[in-house]
Amino acid sequence: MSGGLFALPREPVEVAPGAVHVPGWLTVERQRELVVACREWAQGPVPMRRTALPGGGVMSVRTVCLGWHWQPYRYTRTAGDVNGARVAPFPQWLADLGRAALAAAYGEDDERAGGYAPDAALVNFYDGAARMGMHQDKEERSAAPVVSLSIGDSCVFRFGNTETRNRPYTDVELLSGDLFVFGGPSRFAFHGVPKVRPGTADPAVGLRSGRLNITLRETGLPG
Ligand SMILES: O=C(O)CCC(=O)C(=O)O
Ligand SMILES: [Fe+2]
Repeated sequence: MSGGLFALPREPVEVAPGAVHVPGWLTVERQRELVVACREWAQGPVPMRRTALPGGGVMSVRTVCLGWHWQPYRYTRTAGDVNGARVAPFPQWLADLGRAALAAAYGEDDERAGGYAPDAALVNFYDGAARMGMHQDKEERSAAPVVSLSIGDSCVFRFGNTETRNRPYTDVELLSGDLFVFGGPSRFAFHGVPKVRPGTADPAVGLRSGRLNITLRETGLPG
């Protein structure tokens, strides 16, 4: 990301207790690799699609899952709401990346990093019009942190509180390569993506348009 001569420094910021934004954590090379991996995951065995909501609507974001399939509002091994196939396995290298992410956000010696064993990933693709309403990630039975990686177009990420989907919240600009971790007292905070900024991505990461977000979670579910 070229910020220009007068770009503000983008240092790690603790947005709320246990919620840390680490700007520019992924190298451009790492982002390119993740884009390639996401393209493959989007093909199947369960294809990337807009999740159908119980009320009859569909999400504007397109999603594919690894390890466990998320649908409103539970995790299953097979995607009964898509094509019935079993989701792709959660790769070991992605769990390693998750542990490195926690070490970057919380510090190398933090006990949360070493024992982190994410077993589910949601890979979300946002076109310029997509957004995600305020919600909690609460289908997991583990209180381990959520690791969020952003690639492509920038967005406004709204990080709120655990009580309501409304204020107080903090709007954070997530750029390509940014890491955001939420754990501890912030693990079950409401959050959402009210806006994507089309055309802001660095073409070097290999996404022509849109935004990719990968969240890693520990489901706490058996086997
Ligand atoms: O796209 C993002 O930054 C957040 C995604 C998210 O909250 C989710 O997948 O549950
Ligand atoms: Fe979420």
